[in-house]
Amino acid sequence: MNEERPPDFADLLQVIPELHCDLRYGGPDNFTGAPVAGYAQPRPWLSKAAAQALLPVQETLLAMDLSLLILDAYRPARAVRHFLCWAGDGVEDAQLRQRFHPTLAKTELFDAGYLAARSSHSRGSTVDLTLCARDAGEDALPMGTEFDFFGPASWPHALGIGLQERANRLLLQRLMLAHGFVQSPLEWWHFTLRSEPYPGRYFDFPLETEPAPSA
Ligand SMILES: C[C@@H](N)C(=O)N[C@H](C)C(=O)O
Ligand SMILES: [Zn+2]
Repeated sequence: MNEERPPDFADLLQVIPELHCDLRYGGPDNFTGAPVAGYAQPRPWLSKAAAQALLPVQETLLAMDLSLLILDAYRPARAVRHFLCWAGDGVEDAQLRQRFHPTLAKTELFDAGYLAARSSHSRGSTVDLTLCARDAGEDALPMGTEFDFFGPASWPHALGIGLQERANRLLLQRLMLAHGFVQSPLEWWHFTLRSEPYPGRYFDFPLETEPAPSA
């Protein structure tokens, strides 16, 4: 039987105005090349505390005609197990490797820290996100690498990316840090709420939409 979603989780699309979302693990456009377990009905769930902390970030961005673009939020533990199986399946797809982790074999991604065997995403207060124009659909602002590029160019303060890309990273970082998040030292897109409500819990409820209220 599936674990219940705690009542103090919120669907970001319901609480954050004009939010853009492109939950990559729900389809094939991600580093595994396939939809990920637990993402059959992808929705951006987070603890209400993390959702509330994102609100002023979005309000500041909207005033600049920008928006947050959510790439991943709460991640069920079964998705993390899926990543572990993928990394250990003995098959290396050359195109996916070239695109997402050219300098590391997929078997090395956990030890290198780009993937976690117990992910903070499963605690419900970690989010992968970037910036886009307010009315831009899902076209992200340039950040110097794409989401889930596993290499030094994705470290938040990497040198060797363009000025505009650095400015975009800094804007995202400054807003998120100012509103209570800490950033991964390896991934410019990955932020965790400092005062997360479930620091020791790793949830495994699958993503799904809220059932329609009965008439
Ligand atoms: C896979 C990537 N988006 C990510 O979130 N990596 C961290 C380390 C994680 O798996 O928790
Ligand atoms: Zn992440």
